[in-house]
Amino acid sequence: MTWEPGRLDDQRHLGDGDPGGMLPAVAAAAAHVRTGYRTAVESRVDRLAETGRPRAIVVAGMGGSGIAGDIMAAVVGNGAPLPIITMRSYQLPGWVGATDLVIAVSGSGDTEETLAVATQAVRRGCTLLGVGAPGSPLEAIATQASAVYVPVPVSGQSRANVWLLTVPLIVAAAALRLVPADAELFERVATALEDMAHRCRPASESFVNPGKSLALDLAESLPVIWGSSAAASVAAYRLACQLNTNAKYPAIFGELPEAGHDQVATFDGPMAERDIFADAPAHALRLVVLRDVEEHPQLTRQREASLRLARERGVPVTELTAEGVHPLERMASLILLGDYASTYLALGYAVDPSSVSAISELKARISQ
Ligand SMILES: O=P(O)(O)OC[C@H]1O[C@@H](O)[C@@H](O)[C@@H](O)[C@@H]1O
Repeated sequence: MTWEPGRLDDQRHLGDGDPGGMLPAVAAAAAHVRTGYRTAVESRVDRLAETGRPRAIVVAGMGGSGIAGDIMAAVVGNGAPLPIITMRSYQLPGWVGATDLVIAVSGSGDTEETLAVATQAVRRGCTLLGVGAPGSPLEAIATQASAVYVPVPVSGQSRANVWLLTVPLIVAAAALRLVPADAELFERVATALEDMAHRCRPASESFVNPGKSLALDLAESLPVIWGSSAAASVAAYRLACQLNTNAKYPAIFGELPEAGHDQVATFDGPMAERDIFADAPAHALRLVVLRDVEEHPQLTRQREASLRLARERGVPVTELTAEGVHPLERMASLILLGDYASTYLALGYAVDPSSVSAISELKARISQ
């Protein structure tokens, strides 16, 4: 698997090297926002408001589905009048009970961790909201419990359907008056995604294409990816996961201010010294900072100081700024840029961005 940047501008390779159609799936982000909104409204997600606000919201989901909970929490923001947590495992915490809302998200509707949590939620008398494939085991659990279910038309990998899986959660948050989000906002987000998709389209060449440029930055490095606000950190985490799953590439996720108390120390370590790996410069760190227009003033100082620190030590840096007014718009533009970059990185290494054979093998081994 060698890195060949020329592959990014070879239209034939971008088609043949992507047999699962990850690039077209990524380009469908705007359509997914619109369909996710319509499906949530048609499924009467607003019924959640009938019993009043829950004490807490627990979102259960794995991989490309679980990120929906992180996006929801970041959109509602720090002023949230209730805790919103994302759970990525088999068991609901002991404190979750009948006054809480559990949202189970699964693109396939058939992920064992998520199904286990949905079943526990029903047993404990929690309000349940399900989001996932139509006709799935998750839908059966929700229907049996007379819970609201949003049957989103997911096709392919959940990570390529992130907006179909996320928008119903934002509609739920709006119904519970946790954040203002109406049809006009979702249309604005869709338009912003269309604009980013146009700039990152395969036919646009590397020197003007932000998705390809980011892939060029990331190639042959070990990316350390930080966010400088809650919203930017969700996009940073998503980018790290997309690099893992699309490009089969390692990445280290961090969040300011915490990363300034531990990961920053790696700027002085062996991975930051390019020449100790003279034969394999691929091991060198690259700091990628995703920033938001809304940052705590101390985080702005930390971000700027960390970038200076990295540059002074010869650690290459990439800084990306979120665009948009609403936090959902800002996260969406950064996430889509990262989705493109991770797919282009895969294609530059001639790696199939859709296949995840190690994940499938692991699932098969634990099901035996
Ligand atoms: O998203 P669902 O279908 O619940 O699956 C959960 C996750 O499983 C993983 O093994 C991967 O396949 C992820 O892309 C996926 O998101």
